[in-house]
Amino acid sequence: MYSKLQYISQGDTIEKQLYNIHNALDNGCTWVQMRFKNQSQKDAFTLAEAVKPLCEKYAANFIVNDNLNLTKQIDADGVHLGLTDTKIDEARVFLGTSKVIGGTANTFEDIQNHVKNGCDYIGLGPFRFTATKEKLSPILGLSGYFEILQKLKKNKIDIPVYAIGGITLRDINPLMETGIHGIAVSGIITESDEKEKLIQQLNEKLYANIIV
Ligand SMILES: Cc1ncc(COP(=O)(O)OP(=O)(O)O)c(N)n1
Ligand SMILES: Cc1ncsc1CCOP(=O)(O)O
Ligand SMILES: [Mg+2]
Repeated sequence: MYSKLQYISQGDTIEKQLYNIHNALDNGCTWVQMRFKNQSQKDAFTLAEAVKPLCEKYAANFIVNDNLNLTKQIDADGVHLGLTDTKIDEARVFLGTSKVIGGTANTFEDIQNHVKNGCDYIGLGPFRFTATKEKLSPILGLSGYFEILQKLKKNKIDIPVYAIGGITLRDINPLMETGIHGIAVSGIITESDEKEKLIQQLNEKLYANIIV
């Protein structure tokens, strides 16, 4: 089963991205989504080529944001696709069944479609406003998660759902109570001066009440 914490990278240069990803891994993250927006193919490739062995060293899952070709080219573990990116069913045909495909959702219907099309996990959001991403979909808030997760349960749709968008430590307990599987975060980890402590606290809350 996938880790309950996914780190989404930040940085407008290869160096900043690598610094942030290395730090997240070094402080306990086991799942990285490389999100390097508006870059040349060459730079995205250079970064991905460096991130791949780094993630291997830390035994972390490595997925690429948006870029299907790059995912295949560097043999990453998978890709995350948004509602306006390549369609999930096309991506599945292109990547095959061994790769993880995550899909963004803002509604119950988005999730239904993603499941039908062979998606492996859902990034459901935004939970609240965040400056990390432009052009946000409508904000869901806790009540939005509650309603959508209830509908999933009622319709017997079983797929790991990750909450995303402006999430902080104190949001985890109420969010987990709605039935989500985990969270995808960028800002809180990137900006933290105490990453090890923060990641430990995030994981403690995410894995509370789970008997291993
Ligand atoms: C885990 C996760 N969930 C949602 C998103 C957002 O994807 P998208 O809507 O395609 O936006 P960009 O990240 O591409 O700007 C995500 N990246 N990860
Ligand atoms: C990529 C993305 N999609 C919806 S919100 C978001 C950004 C999440 O980052 P943060 O945790 O900094 O709000
Ligand atoms: Mg996208």
